[in-house]
Amino acid sequence: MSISPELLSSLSTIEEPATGRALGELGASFTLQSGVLTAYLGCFNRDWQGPLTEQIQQAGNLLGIAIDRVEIESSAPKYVESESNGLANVSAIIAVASGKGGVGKSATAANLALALAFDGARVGLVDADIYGPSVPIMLGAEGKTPASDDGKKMNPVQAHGIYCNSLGFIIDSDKAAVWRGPMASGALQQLLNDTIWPELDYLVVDMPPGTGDIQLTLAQKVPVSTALVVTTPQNLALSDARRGVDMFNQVSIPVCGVVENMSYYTCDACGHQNAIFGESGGDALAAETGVPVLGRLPLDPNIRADADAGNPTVIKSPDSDVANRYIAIARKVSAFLWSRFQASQSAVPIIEIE
Ligand SMILES: Nc1ncnc2c1ncn2[C@@H]1O[C@H](COP(=O)(O)OP(=O)(O)OP(=O)(O)O)[C@@H](O)[C@H]1O
Repeated sequence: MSISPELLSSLSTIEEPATGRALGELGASFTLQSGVLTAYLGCFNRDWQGPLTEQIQQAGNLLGIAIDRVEIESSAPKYVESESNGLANVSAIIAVASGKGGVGKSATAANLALALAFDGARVGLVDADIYGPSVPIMLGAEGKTPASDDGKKMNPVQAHGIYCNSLGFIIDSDKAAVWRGPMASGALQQLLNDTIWPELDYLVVDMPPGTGDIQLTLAQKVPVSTALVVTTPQNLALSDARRGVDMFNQVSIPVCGVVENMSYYTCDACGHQNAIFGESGGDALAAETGVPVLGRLPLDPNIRADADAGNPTVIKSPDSDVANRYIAIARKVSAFLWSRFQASQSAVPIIEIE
């Protein structure tokens, strides 16, 4: 049985929570067969499935249409061109960048990748931080080597349900530290293109810190779908983050948002929150650049300890406040990519030929 226009228009008005946009506007589609209504979405959000199912059932009830079961199927919109060398199986690439080193970019990239996977997405993580690859340690995969059947292409290493590759698996990181720009950029391209990626919704790329030539070249050579900039809230870091946003603007890569890391510290003894590095820095940056703050993470010794132990907080303590913050950020990135894709599709002018 095909879906009635009344039911379709009612379902199209349901709002996606992260963007507040209607499913119809976002390009969701629905089928109804033998009482099973399937909703096809372009974003992932495990917690929304229950409320969405209820809304769909209600829409059916109001119209007297029997819906015995609701199924929700999500897949990321296909941003990466299928002819992209080595990346044909990847739908969207998310670059995690920072204006300067040590702000928590890698910890954010790893937890973001795991949060996307927690919601049901198929995820890969590439460690492009060639000067200090930390993904192998953070995923508890140190000492593993990507297997190769033909001596040319590598199978990614699997950890915590995601696929990853890092120069840290392949070379001595002390050697990488003295590479010149073109070598570093060549190495990343090889890492991306010579890995046999399975079908992935998202490939998260942990970029090298900074906004110099290397980063610019990488941003241009990799078909990045969106970038996320990680910063700490103090002024100096923020001005670097601003340069990060500018860099992506220069190469026309949309920045989905800023993550303010080490935003505050909660005192163990009294629970008081102290904004050690200053307050509202991310908001000021957002106001200036038009790029929203997607979330704030506390300075929390567990984030470091979990990452060092190879069990990032999203895995180690999935119910914690910190894990929920990463998951909320992941949902915003996922919804951004869906919404942006739909906008870019509708922006294509329709040319009528007489
Ligand atoms: N919010 C946080 N609270 C406590 N520790 C954190 C937090 N975020 C990151 N860390 C820790 O701080 C250290 C630096 O973080 P990370 O390696 O993610 O930074 P980075 O920006 O990727 O650094 P680099 O540019 O050197 O690669 C790590 O030990 C990490 O576990």
